[in-house]
Amino acid sequence: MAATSRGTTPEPPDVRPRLTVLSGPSGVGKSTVVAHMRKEHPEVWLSVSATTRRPRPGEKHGVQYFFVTDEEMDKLIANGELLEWAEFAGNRYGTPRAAVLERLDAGEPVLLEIDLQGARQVRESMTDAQLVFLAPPSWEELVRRLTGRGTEPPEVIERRLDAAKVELAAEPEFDETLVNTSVEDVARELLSLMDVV
Ligand SMILES: Nc1nc2c(ncn2[C@@H]2O[C@H](COP(=O)(O)OP(=O)(O)O)[C@@H](O)[C@H]2O)c(=O)[nH]1
Ligand SMILES: Nc1ncnc2c1ncn2[C@@H]1O[C@H](COP(=O)(O)OP(=O)(O)O)[C@@H](O)[C@H]1O
Repeated sequence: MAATSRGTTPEPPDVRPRLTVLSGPSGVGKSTVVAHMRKEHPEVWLSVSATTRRPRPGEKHGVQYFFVTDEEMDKLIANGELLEWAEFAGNRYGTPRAAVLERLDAGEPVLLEIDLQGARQVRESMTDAQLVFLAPPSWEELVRRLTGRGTEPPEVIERRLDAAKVELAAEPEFDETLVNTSVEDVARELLSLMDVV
């Protein structure tokens, strides 16, 4: 059902989009899939997380992430400004709460691209959220993608592959699994799960 333009009429609850969470091991292709999806469907609102990780070449503050200091992250956490947060491979990452709630209230499809620990926290705090796991076609292909991306030194890749083993084992906790063989196919399936197409 399409939303009406009558500003004073509240939307019936069954058309309010569910929050969707996309998780999966580092290097599986989450950013690639999301970028592809949003090129054709910019109406999907992607939360921009805060992180203490350093920007990669080409990453911009406020676009891929809000790049913050340890002290700034401490404050965000202490002030309850994050919907969820986690430490991943030596850095902290968190979802600013207010923007997510605003967009959901406005009836927009909202996507979080976050790690397993964050997905578990969202499951606790927003019980109607839909949790989607992005899986690699094989372990070898995951290693190939993470190494081939060329953005991390070998010791960081090792940490991320250790985390990947834990994340792959948690796949049954998710509502849906999509295997990232084809970016186009996965992007379409994700749009369909989000009721965008
Ligand atoms: N819990 C949580 N995880 C996040 C958040 N933002 C990003 N992540 C996750 O942190 C992990 C590392 O992200 P990043 O350093 O950008 O590396 P990449 O995902 O491998 O490109 C990934 O699993 C992201 O999904 C967040 O706000 N909260
Ligand atoms: N379906 C796919 N087939 C082949 N390579 C892919 C596919 N999806 C992503 N990649 C490549 O894998 C690497 C990691 O993708 P990325 O989107 O950065 O992963 P993530 O955000 O999950 O860490 C990138 O070099 C990307 O171009």
